[in-house]
Amino acid sequence: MKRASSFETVRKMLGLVDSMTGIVALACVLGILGFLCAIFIPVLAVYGGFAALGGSAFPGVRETIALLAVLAVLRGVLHYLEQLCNHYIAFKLLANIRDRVFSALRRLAPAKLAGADRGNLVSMITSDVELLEVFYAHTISPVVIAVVTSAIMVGFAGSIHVLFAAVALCAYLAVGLFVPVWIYRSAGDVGLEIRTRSGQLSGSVLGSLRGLREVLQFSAGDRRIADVKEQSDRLLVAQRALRGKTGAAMACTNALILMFSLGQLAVGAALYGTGAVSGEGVIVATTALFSSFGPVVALANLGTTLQGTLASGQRVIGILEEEPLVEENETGADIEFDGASVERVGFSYGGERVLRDMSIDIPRGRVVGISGKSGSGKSTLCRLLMRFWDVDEGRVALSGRSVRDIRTASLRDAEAFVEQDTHLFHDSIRDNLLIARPDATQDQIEAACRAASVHDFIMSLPDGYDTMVGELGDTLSGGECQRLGLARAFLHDAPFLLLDEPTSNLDSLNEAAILKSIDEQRGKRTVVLISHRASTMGVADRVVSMDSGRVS
Ligand SMILES: Nc1ncnc2c1ncn2[C@@H]1O[C@H](COP(=O)(O)OP(=O)(O)OP(=O)(O)O)[C@@H](O)[C@H]1O
Repeated sequence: MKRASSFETVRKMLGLVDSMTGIVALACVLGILGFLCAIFIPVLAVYGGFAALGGSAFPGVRETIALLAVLAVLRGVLHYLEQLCNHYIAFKLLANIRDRVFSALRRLAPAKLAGADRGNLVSMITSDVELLEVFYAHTISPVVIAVVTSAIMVGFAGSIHVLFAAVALCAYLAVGLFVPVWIYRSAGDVGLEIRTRSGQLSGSVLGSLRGLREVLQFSAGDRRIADVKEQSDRLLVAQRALRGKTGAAMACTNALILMFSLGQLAVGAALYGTGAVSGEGVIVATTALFSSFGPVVALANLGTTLQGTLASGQRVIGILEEEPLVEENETGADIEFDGASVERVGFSYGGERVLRDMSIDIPRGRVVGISGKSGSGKSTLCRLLMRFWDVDEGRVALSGRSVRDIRTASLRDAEAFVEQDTHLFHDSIRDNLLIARPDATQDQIEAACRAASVHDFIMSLPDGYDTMVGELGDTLSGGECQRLGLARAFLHDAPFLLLDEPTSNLDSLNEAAILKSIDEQRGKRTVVLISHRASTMGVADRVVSMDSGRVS
């Protein structure tokens, strides 16, 4: 996927917050007022102390105590409201970004996602998107709050003496700008590395889970564990490096705060010596500086978190901006299915040619068998008929119209494709079937399952149609999964059925039942039937043999 520069990434991430400018501004105003309350509590206490000693006319002791109480309550309320705004922004945006990511994945599927590292995708959808919360809730408004609050405090220090303003300005720049930039630079690509490594680790664990049977069969457990351990160690090294930087940033920040506060006191003492400021001015200026680092300290840690946040932002934006290989057609024609044709089609995945000059006529109501050696492009042909990919040359047509010109939803309604592997969701059998037709009645579900010769099996399960299918579908046998896939296709009730090796995992009894169902479709539905089995091909009206990408 594409990678944008950090600056570009921030610009694009800010672009996503456009619709929420009002509430972001409100969060900033609340944050600034909250911090000012917090800062002026000790400052006011100093004034009150001087008033009690009789050194200051304003404010009086009583007024000071009342004001302190008001500021304390206000501080709490403002902070709460600011957090409320920030979390509203963050969660609204996260929901919005998740929605965009899922839409993007839908647009990219399946052509751009074939072969994609699924663990990495999972990690992107979950932790990357979550990490963006840091950007929206803890980056945008803190930056604005730090800049404005610091500017106000520089002005306040300046109202006592310009040198106090100069020290305050240097202090804020050092803590809020130089420390984060230094850490950001010295952390290098650790943030990106952590994101990438954690994605790889998820991929590896997910791969091991998916291939659990193979791992056990070939006693590859130790190797897989060693592999996961190695990846996890590498991730740990990167995380440690980042923690080291975070620790350094904190130590540096605390040292700078103390140094500048003492500096302010020293400058005050010198000014007091020359009579330029009063004793009260010195204490107030020093207290104001010491208590006003809150907003810039919030930025000090950005140097370390920003790396990870930007890395996540880059990955998420990369997906959002990825161009699909096949553009969905939303405005094209709706079709009544009336046969399909493959006309002088040439196709390659990337560089490797799979089909050349291929033509097949699939008349309505017929069962067309497709045979050919492994890798000759039979499944590819079905994917082109589904328009999962677009052809390079020639044309694939349904009802005389190129599939490119047909509205994609209408095309998918007309077709039901049963691939070699049926994916079952971690859900009940009923819900797994309803995906093909959400409004189907129990009778329709059962009819589809009878046609796919799986009804009796389902009824033999403890909870019948409500039985839960295990994660990854591995509580069912290959043949059961395959028959459930077929039942889905029958339930979808599309006029054009594409069946890729529908009987490869079945015993001859179940094969015969399925073939009988396919035979019953003749005249009602059009079927493309891919199979290596001569017994299965017996049901076809016509068999097309494909070899090296050509019909023979
Ligand atoms: N997504 C993909 N990206 C790149 N190459 C692919 C992809 N899918 C399939 N291929 C390649 O295209 C060729 C044809 O694959 P296809 O699955 O269409 O063959 P097939 O005739 O259905 O094989 P089989 O009978 O083994 O299922 C193979 O060489 C395969 O490696």
